[in-house]
Amino acid sequence: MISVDEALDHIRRCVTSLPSVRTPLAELLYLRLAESVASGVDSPPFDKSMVDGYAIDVSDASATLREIELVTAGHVPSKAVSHGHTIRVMTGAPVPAGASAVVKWEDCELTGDDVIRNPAAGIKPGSCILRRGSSFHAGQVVLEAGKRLGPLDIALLAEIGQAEVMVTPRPRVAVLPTGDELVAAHEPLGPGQIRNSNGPMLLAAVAAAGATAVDLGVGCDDPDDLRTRINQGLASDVLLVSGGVSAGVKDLVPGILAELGVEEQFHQVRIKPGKPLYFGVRHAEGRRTLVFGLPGNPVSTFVSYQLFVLPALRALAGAPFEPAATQRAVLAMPFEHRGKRPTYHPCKVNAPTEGGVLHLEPLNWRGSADLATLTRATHLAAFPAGDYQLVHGDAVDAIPL
Ligand SMILES: Nc1nc2c(c(=O)[nH]1)N[C@H]1C(S)=C(S)[C@@H](COP(=O)(O)OP(=O)(O)OC[C@H]3O[C@@H](n4cnc5c(N)ncnc54)[C@H](O)[C@@H]3O)O[C@H]1N2
Ligand code: MOO
Repeated sequence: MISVDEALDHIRRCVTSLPSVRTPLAELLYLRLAESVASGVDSPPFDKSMVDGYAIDVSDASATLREIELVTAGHVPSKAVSHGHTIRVMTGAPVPAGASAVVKWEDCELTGDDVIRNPAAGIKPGSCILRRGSSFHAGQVVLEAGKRLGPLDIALLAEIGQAEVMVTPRPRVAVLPTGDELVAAHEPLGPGQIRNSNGPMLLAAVAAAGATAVDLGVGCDDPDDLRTRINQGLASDVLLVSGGVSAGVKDLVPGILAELGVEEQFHQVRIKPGKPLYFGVRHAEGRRTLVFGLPGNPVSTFVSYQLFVLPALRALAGAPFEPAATQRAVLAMPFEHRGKRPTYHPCKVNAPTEGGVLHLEPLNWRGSADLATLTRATHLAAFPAGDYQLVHGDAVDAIPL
């Protein structure tokens, strides 16, 4: 059985970012840029007024100034500011030629129809003018390749007129929970049946990761049904099958994956929960599909997803391959660990956090099927394998959820 690190190394070797695709602004949220983007324009593209007021020449010593034009944003001045004259401008309007400053209208005094007292005294040249190119110049790189695009980046692309950019697309991730015992949330439970929680969990987790989820329905423990659905799933970048990967007579998944050309990379990892985890790759028609067989118990499915699937989804989407981030914490109470597998144990932050140190309380977790306890957890604490007793204040690494 391989270790968690060895399993991650196998996955890392099989993942490369998806080929980049030219994508319109409206579909860019949280995708990664596959190219650096240089602006084709200066920002702002013209000298513009920062206020509603009067454009003046500060060197003009006239006692009064006559307004000769009004320019609002989106329009251009047809005249220049000349001796004894001013042009009224609204915020965002281009500054007229001949003007060296703009003065807010509330700081000016009307002395007659369209005439103001010259407000130039004490006004510095350039006052209230946002100069062309003061943010950046044409030709300057404004967004670097690899950046994950948030709302502000999308705004910047719009500002520079970049309606489409090359990005790494969202991975398509097919989700297939399997098991004869599974019924949907809205259905009554018959004897021996259990509701399908892994399906909704994985579909939501995939969406939360910014990938596109493909719902393959629920597979029965029947070779023909599984073959059909798995085949469908192999058209995606990633196929997540839950259940049917351990040692039972109905654990048919690894055999069917092999039949369909999926090459097993590993099966079983030294970890609790999630030991029967399967990982394989299929290459066909120039496409590579990563296949994860997630152990059916809901907590095992979730922990395997967090530790092994998420880093792969991020790397497919253009990020560097990185294991789940951990935080250093201390135990808020004693904890006894037993067993030959490292355990990822649900814990919660025990407030208050003292001096920046995270205090974690291991929850009374009842094992791989105990989803309810996991919903109360803020972290998974990683306890190394072995039989030992930890005391209050002992250090532990934990993955935030
Ligand atoms: N002889 C052995 N038996 C088992 C081993 C082993 O090494 N040798 N490993 C155990 C471990 S650890 C786990 S975890 C489970 C995983 O088994 P499978 O991946 O084959 O999953 P199933 O047997 O199909 O289901 C396990 C459990 O989870 C429930 N389940 C399945 N799918 C869902 C779902 N979509 N939503 C909610 N619950 C689900 C299922 O009803 C079972 O109770 O194997 C151990 N056995
Ligand atoms: O590893 Mo299983 O996932 O213990 O329940």
